[in-house]
Amino acid sequence: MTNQQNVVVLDVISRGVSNVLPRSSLPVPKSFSPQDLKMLLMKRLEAENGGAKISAWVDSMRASSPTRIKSSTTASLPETDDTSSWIVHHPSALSMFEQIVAASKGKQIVMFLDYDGTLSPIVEDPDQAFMPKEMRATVRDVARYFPTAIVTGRCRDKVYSFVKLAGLYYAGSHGMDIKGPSKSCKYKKGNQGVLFQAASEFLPMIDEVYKDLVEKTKSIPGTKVENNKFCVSVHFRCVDEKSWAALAEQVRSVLNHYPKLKLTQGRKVLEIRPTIKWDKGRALEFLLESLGYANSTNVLPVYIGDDRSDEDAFKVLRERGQGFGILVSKLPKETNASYSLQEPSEVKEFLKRLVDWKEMSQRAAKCA
Ligand SMILES: O=P(O)(O)OC[C@H]1O[C@H](O[C@H]2O[C@H](CO)[C@@H](O)[C@H](O)[C@H]2O)[C@H](O)[C@@H](O)[C@@H]1O
Repeated sequence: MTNQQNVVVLDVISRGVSNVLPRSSLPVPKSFSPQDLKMLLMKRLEAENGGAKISAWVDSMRASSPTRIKSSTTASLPETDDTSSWIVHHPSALSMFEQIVAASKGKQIVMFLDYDGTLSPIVEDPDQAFMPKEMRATVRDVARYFPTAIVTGRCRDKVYSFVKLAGLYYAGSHGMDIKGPSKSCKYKKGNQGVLFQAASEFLPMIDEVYKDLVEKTKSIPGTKVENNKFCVSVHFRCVDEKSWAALAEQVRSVLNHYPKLKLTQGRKVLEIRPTIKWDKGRALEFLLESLGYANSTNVLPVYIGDDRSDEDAFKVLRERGQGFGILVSKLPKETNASYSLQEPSEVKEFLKRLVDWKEMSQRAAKCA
């Protein structure tokens, strides 16, 4: 049976029946009864739907490394015009630094940081995505002045083993696993010991799916399956593009047995997650509430991230009309973020400037 619920969340619309499962591959009985005919039609429909889905998945996998902006309003413009028009709408957070700090006047900045592609550069092996020392020192300084959370698709323990800073909030598994600072920190306003797991009942299911996926994809060279506790990542960064359809087919064959799971996509990664209404945006709201800023106007949340899952948080900030999203990207992309930064080194520069500005304004306040 195909499963209609776990339809992939993609920005690509299915192009129709794919060639992945050709019609000729379906058995045709020599003489057939009305029942045979019905069964044959059912099977054909099933195969065609599955094929269309795989085709859409592969399209989306290709689109996960865009080389140009995808927007109906600008699609016909030459690349350079795309870029300059995009920059006008999403200026660099470095060039807009003065405006950003001016907006924080009288407000508490709360900092939300994605991990991969934001604090650490994208690398081929997810287990080697270490955070540079200088970035760690900068994040430590940021957390001295502003409540700071790492919000990631990774398993919480895994990201902690990379970041290694005790004074931060950590929201792992796309925000489904949240924990407060393990050492005392000065933000006493809210609930410091916060621990929230939005999808705990999915733990055994995710474990099972992880094992199935490892087994089903082991014959596709370069595939890496990562257990992120409340979600699973299937990496295809090192898989030959010719095998992407085969990989998508294997993932689909597993997912078909789990109507309560859905598929989303990140940078060269397929992500399997519970269908619950929880994402990085909800995690941001939960953390603001835990910090005591639920309905406060005295807060300026700043969220920095590079991936599709970060858009959920950018969207929440837009809807609240509060704070800023900053997209880390070298290329123009459709985004709900207000500002942009090109790469992790610029993120570090932005965070450093924020710390310097805070130190200076505190010194100035003491002298006054
Ligand atoms: O929310 P994030 O912290 O950005 O996590 C999203 C995924 O990040 C990781 O994968 C990405 O980074 C890898 C290391 O640079 C790279 O090899 C991969 O291609 C990227 O997709 C992480 O491994 C995934 O589990 C996260 O879902």
